[in-house]
Amino acid sequence: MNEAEAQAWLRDNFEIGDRQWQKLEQFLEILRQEMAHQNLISKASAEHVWARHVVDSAQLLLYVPEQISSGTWLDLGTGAGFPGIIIAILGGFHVQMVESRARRIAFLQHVVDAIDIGGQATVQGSRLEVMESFPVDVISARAFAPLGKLLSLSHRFSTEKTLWLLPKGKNAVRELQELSPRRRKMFHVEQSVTDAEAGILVGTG
Ligand SMILES: C[S@@+](CC[C@H](N)C(=O)[O-])C[C@H]1O[C@@H](n2cnc3c(N)ncnc32)[C@H](O)[C@@H]1O
Repeated sequence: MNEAEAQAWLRDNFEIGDRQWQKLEQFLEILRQEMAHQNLISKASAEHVWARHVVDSAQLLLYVPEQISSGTWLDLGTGAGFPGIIIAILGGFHVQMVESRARRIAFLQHVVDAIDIGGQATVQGSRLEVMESFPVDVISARAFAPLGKLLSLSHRFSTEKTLWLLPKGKNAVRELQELSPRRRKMFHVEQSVTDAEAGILVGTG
């Protein structure tokens, strides 16, 4: 998928208003500028940011059932803003973005303020381990931690209805197989639209 195809894919799959599109572009411009000061995404992927990061994040919304499409979403290790910022712009959720590194926290807060998404997104600037538990509708984590560790750290935010959306790249199936049978049966694997070899673990519980 090239950059033009990525933008076309977004327009085909979501109803994106002018204001939302503007926010996406503003966010990417702030990200590009910040890349001079901190290493937020790889230099190679920066040239394909719509395909490698925006579509890769936005596709998670395709797995959200209608009935929870305006709930609370916890994004673990949001880093450069993926998927948290994209979900906040395109989805109807309130997104809590957890990030522990000070410069990334400042970057995320600047993005939230600059593109005016404070009503849809909050930056939780701390380690996940020290956050108080609260129940959420959706948990996402992209390049955050190996699956077993990820679940151990975050299951206290889940209920039996929580939807898990975990882009796991080429390791999706292997990481799933390493889970205990009880946890394994929570998930199935969906193919990523940005990379046929990459999997997204979609689960409930
Ligand atoms: C590899 S980056 C991925 C960033 C983003 N999700 C993406 O896909 O581009 C992982 C991020 O998780 C953050 N992180 C790692 N462990 C954390 C923890 N225990 N609590 C909060 N944030 C954490 C790191 O600071 C880093 O920004």
